[in-house]
Amino acid sequence: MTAPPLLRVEELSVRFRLREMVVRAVTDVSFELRPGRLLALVGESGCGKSVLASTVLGLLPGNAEIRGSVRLYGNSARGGASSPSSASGPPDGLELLTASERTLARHVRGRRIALVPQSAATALTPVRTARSQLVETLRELRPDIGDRHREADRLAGRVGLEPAALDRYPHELSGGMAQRVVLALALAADPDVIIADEPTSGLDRPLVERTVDTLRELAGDGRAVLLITHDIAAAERVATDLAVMYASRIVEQGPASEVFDDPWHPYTRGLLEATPARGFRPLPGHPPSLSALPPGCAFRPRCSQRDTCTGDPALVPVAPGRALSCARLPEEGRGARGPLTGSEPIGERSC
Ligand SMILES: Nc1ncnc2c1ncn2[C@@H]1O[C@H](COP(=O)(O)OP(=O)(O)OP(=O)(O)O)[C@@H](O)[C@H]1O
Repeated sequence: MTAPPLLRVEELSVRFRLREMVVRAVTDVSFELRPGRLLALVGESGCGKSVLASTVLGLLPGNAEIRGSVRLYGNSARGGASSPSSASGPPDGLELLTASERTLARHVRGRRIALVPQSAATALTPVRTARSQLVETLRELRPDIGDRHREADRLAGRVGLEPAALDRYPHELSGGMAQRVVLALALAADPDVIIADEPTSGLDRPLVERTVDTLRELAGDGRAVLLITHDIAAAERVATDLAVMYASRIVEQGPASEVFDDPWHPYTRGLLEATPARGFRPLPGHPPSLSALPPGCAFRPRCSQRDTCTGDPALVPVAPGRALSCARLPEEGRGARGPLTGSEPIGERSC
């Protein structure tokens, strides 16, 4: 049986109004994060992945205009003091987009939803040891804990770090160790949802794999994880679900193994073919500026099917658990499924 979602994002759009332009950073994005699952959100630089994460956490600047819904639900699978349905907390199904800053700060950020930021090195305070930062975070988020040093050691162990490493200053930590400290900080309040925004940038392959494996384990503990990454191989290694973002929209979504085995959107195919494991063929062209998005499908100028395509890019379900934003739907999507290559027949979507 599928567990109910911890986070439900519906029809989310974000734009930034600047003096001379409007940047459409996120357009009509919908997805759910469920306990035990790791959703990887992949896409080229600048497509809106980080803005999406900041929106969920209520961290956007004042010039952002937001539409849609982001709701946070309790985790009946894990229970826990930080459940939003607990007597002192906000209601189950809390709408994060309209929640007050006080509610977000007291009940959500770091407590229910933790962020693992892009750069571990800059996330840590340089003049204090990792332990002192972890103990202070525990004091703030878990005042009930008596022996914070012991809890800090436990958290270090949970993320694969020798407790002795906590006594180092950030400049004495390797990139991988710093990343682990940041993960331990994210776990301090035992959050139900973890958003990891490019947590592996700058790490070598073994450390990338260790880091994403840890995230997968954390999902396995009954949390929901959103992994934002450029690293398709890392996503393929650990994701249970995949969302592919292009020019502010999710263009393909579904169970990770299905999308990796049989990508339907021409952009997804291009992204996968650009990986070393699948031929290393770079995707031609560049994404459009989010301040000058073309009408209709933003991928069209780069798409091999552009000469025969006329459709609009709304994301629609095309098979159980799978959704696609492409007016040219693979024949396989209508019923019988099979491997798709770029040259196979495609048909107009009927919706
Ligand atoms: N405060 C802001 N004001 C105006 N535009 C912004 C603001 N923040 C982000 N943007 C724009 O929103 C778009 C999406 O940015 P975002 O950082 O989400 O991309 P990304 O997919 O996470 O890229 P990367 O993978 O390189 O981090 C970019 O065009 C960016 O310049």
